[in-house]
Amino acid sequence: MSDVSSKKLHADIQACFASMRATNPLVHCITNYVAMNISANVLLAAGASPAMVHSPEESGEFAAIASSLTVNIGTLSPHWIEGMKNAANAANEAGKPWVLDPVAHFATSLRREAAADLMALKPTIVRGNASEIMALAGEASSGQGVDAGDEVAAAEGAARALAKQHDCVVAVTGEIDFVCDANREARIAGGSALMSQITAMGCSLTTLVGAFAAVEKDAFLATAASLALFAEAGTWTAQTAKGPGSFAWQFLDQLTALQPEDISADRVVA
Ligand SMILES: Nc1ncnc2c1ncn2[C@@H]1O[C@H](COP(=O)(O)OP(=O)(O)OP(=O)(O)O)[C@@H](O)[C@H]1O
Ligand SMILES: Cc1ncsc1CCO
Ligand SMILES: [Mg+2]
Repeated sequence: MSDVSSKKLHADIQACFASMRATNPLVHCITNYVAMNISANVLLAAGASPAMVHSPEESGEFAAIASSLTVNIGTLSPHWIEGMKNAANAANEAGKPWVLDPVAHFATSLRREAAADLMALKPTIVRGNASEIMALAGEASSGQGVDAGDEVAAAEGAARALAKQHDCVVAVTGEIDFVCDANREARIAGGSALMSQITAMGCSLTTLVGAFAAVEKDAFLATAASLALFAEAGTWTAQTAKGPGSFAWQFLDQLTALQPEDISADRVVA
């Protein structure tokens, strides 16, 4: 990315954060049992309104009301899959953006099929770790359950291929995050290795991507902005946290305290 475009992306990220905070979007989350609490707290701290609504009897109706939808397959059962599909179809019909987090989709046939069916419903954005994104593109990967076993750099080709094939934005997270659509790409730096030691940090980031996508039509920018906010909050939290326990609550405090102008230009790297 050239200096000019990095500068512009950085300015756009700050504006996007300001707009998300000012709007307080309602984010419909269908996420896993592990991630529900931290995701709701992350959304509140960042300036959005979370609602966890997964039942197929109401998920479609709710998706039509919410500003965006996020779907995470972390703890899966057939009843939940039905709720996810109803919500994704309703979001599509209502023209609302939706985000897919294909947690450990390579691990079992139930997950593989659910992820493939959800991809066919055309998510606006897909966010996963390197192993999940590589496997989604049909590449060999070394994921162990929900944890990544591959580097982000190894997943860049897979992300580009998925973005083109499914006409969506793809984000791969890890030490330096990568985001792309069919024509653009960016890398976002910052955060801390402690973030991979706290369960559901990635899942909660996925719900934050939904918050930004609710207010920003350019899904590439919305995704880059959410990655940058997480990276900024993680960078500051790492200066005071003593381990994963204190990191988790101090991270929420940092998310709340950060202002748009605090997102550093160092987050956007070439
Ligand atoms: N080594 C690292 N250095 C800096 N930031 C990191 C590192 N590892 C992960 N992160 C950050 O942690 C957040 C979660 O990303 P990660 O790739 O760990 O998600 P995940 O594997 O899907 O997590 P989970 O499934 O537990 O929710 C992202 O903001 C990412 O940038
Ligand atoms: C630990 C775990 N198991 C299923 S989902 C989840 C949260 C992190 O992806
Ligand atoms: Mg994950």
